[in-house]
Amino acid sequence: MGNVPTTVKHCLSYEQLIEDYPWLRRWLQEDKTITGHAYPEFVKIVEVGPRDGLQNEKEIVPTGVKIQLIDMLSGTGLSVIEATSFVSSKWVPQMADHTDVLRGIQKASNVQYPVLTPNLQGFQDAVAAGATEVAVFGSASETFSKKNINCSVDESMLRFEEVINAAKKRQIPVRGYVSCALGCPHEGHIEPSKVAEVAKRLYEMGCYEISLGDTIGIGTPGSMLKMLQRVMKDVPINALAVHCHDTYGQALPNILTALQMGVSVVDSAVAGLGGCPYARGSSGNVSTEDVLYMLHGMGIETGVNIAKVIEAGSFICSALSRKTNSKVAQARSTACCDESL
Ligand SMILES: CC(C)(COP(=O)([O-])OP(=O)([O-])OC[C@H]1O[C@@H](n2cnc3c(N)ncnc32)[C@H](O)[C@@H]1OP(=O)([O-])[O-])[C@@H](O)C(=O)NCCC(=O)NCCSC(=O)C[C@@](C)(O)CC(=O)[O-]
Repeated sequence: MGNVPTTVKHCLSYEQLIEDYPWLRRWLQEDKTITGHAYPEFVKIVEVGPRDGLQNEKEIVPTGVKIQLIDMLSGTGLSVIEATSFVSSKWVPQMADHTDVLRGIQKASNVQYPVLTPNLQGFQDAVAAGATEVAVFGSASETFSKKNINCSVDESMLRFEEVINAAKKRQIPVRGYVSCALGCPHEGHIEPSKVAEVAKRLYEMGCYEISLGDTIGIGTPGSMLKMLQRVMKDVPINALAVHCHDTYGQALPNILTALQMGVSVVDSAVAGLGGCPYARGSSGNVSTEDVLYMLHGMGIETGVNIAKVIEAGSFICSALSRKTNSKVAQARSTACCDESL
């Protein structure tokens, strides 16, 4: 087949085609396609604004503002709002009021409010404050792991195992993060096999969902595709989420690529707030408003009211004296807004 183009070679082998492009299985079998790709009918949004969005703010945001933001978000239809993190206040002073935030919010019965817990101490404090879901956060990069949580990847797994075992006893669900899934601020390129290894370890330990973080927003649809292809060999696609930062303006195309691969859980932050304190140069998360606009425009349901999210974004931006990073919210505030929002 020396002169046969690669695409034709693939067509000669259906099995090879499916092996190389796993999302095609659904496309070929279900015929629910947009421009040739199968997309999920429903996408769960994990709102990380109150935690990832605010953790990097230099000025301490008043606890009452954080509570009001979460309460506003609770009325938007979001089913998951990451509320805060039980980390050391010496490391991340902005999250020092975790207990007051978690106790102060009006918890809606149809919303989960997970919190970050890097170790058993964080888990115990979180439970004492009323947490009913937690998240552990590991990394595919050794250097980032040391800078972020002061331990190696292997050591972090031991800590997470303690958290997960304690959580299992209380029937508390645990989500897992893998940072630097598309690149590290210190090590640069990260092999997809390393991402897969860490994701698999977290999944096998008992995390019900693994969020793959493009911590510094450096990925492209090309690297997202390769990384997901590798991770999907070890972790079922319905247990994967993507967590994109928008540093290079690639977050939406990266999310679209993940949706084409079958991912149906997307992390995002209201108003595109955010950045990791231990990832210099990382910019905000992809904005929830922009993700919703794209998904709803594709006919994908989320159960979230975009206008109410824009209201919450406007509230937090005025509290922070800041312009929103959401393109949709910016457009909405001009004369040429889309009245259908
Ligand atoms: C993990 C630690 C605590 C280790 O910090 P450490 O200093 O190595 O901890 P240690 O066990 O050696 O203890 C030292 C002191 O910290 C205290 N301590 C120990 N644990 C806790 C705790 N849970 N809460 C409060 N205090 C704690 C402990 O009690 C002790 O206090 P002392 O005796 O000195 O007074 C620290 O490195 C830390 O807090 N790091 C914070 C990292 C962080 O929050 N990073 C941002 C979130 S990750 C992220 O944004 C990425 C993500 C998830 O969004 C996905 C993506 O974008 O890729």
